[in-house]
Amino acid sequence: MSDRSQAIIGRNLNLVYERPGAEPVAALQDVSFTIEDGQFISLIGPSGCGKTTLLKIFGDLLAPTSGELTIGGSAPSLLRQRRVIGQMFQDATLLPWKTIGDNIALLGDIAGKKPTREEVASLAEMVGIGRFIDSYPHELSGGMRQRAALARAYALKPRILLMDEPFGALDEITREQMNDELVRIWSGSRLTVIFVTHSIAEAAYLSDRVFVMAPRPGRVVADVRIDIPRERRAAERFGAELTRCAEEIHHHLVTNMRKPDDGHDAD
Ligand SMILES: Nc1ncnc2c1ncn2[C@@H]1O[C@H](COP(=O)(O)OP(=O)(O)OP(=O)(O)O)[C@@H](O)[C@H]1O
Repeated sequence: MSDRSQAIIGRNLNLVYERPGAEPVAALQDVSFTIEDGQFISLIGPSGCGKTTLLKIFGDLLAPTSGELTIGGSAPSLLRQRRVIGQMFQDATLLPWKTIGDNIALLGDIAGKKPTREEVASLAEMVGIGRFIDSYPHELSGGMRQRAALARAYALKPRILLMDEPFGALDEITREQMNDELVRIWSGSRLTVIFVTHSIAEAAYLSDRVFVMAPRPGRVVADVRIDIPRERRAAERFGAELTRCAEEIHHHLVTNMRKPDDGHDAD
């Protein structure tokens, strides 16, 4: 398998959660896609539509009940062993007793890709927190902690980055700044990114493609292509083209929100 070719193919992915004494939950039903190497994909949809479940399948934290996911022709478990999948969550989950520099180095250390002091410094610079390398997490704002989490994920030198609402807890302006930072950093590396968000504007601004998902059963109802040149500037966020894409995403979300006879209560 070439390290350069990491197309992700999902074929008829189904995932059913079984719980004793409870109705099985069809968290994902017949989800199929091909994601080209280096694409930025967002998953958007209402609560309970299976976004996190799908992300966990990408990260080999869950196996589908049926169907198959391959990354560059291999099962995700192999990729996980090779440590080419990085992850970032809504909470930065930094270790409070370690400095920012040591936190950035942490996963690389564990994965046997121990970054040098210079590499850590350069990662911290890359995400704009070079001055805080010897600070502790409590000394940083939420946005800066997420920058450290991004640097920590990059220290693994991943080919695929899984991001579960990484900026969901930030205020709107900080979130926009983080979006711009992510675009800048991602443009220099072109990893494949799978990004879960509840924000239509964020999904449109960041992505090559937006998978719109709907619940009960969880499924992908639209694959919206954002065919706008990658050199997107912050000022274009509210421009006509991105607004049109946002409207298309919104349309798919609203029309697939709920079927009248779905027989389930809201979450
Ligand atoms: N461990 C579990 N056991 C049983 N049901 C689960 C489990 N995890 C998730 N579910 C159910 O599966 C469905 C999909 O959940 P999932 O967390 O993937 O959705 P989501 O789109 O990420 O939601 P949110 O936006 O709220 O995070 C939901 O109905 C949820 O209640």
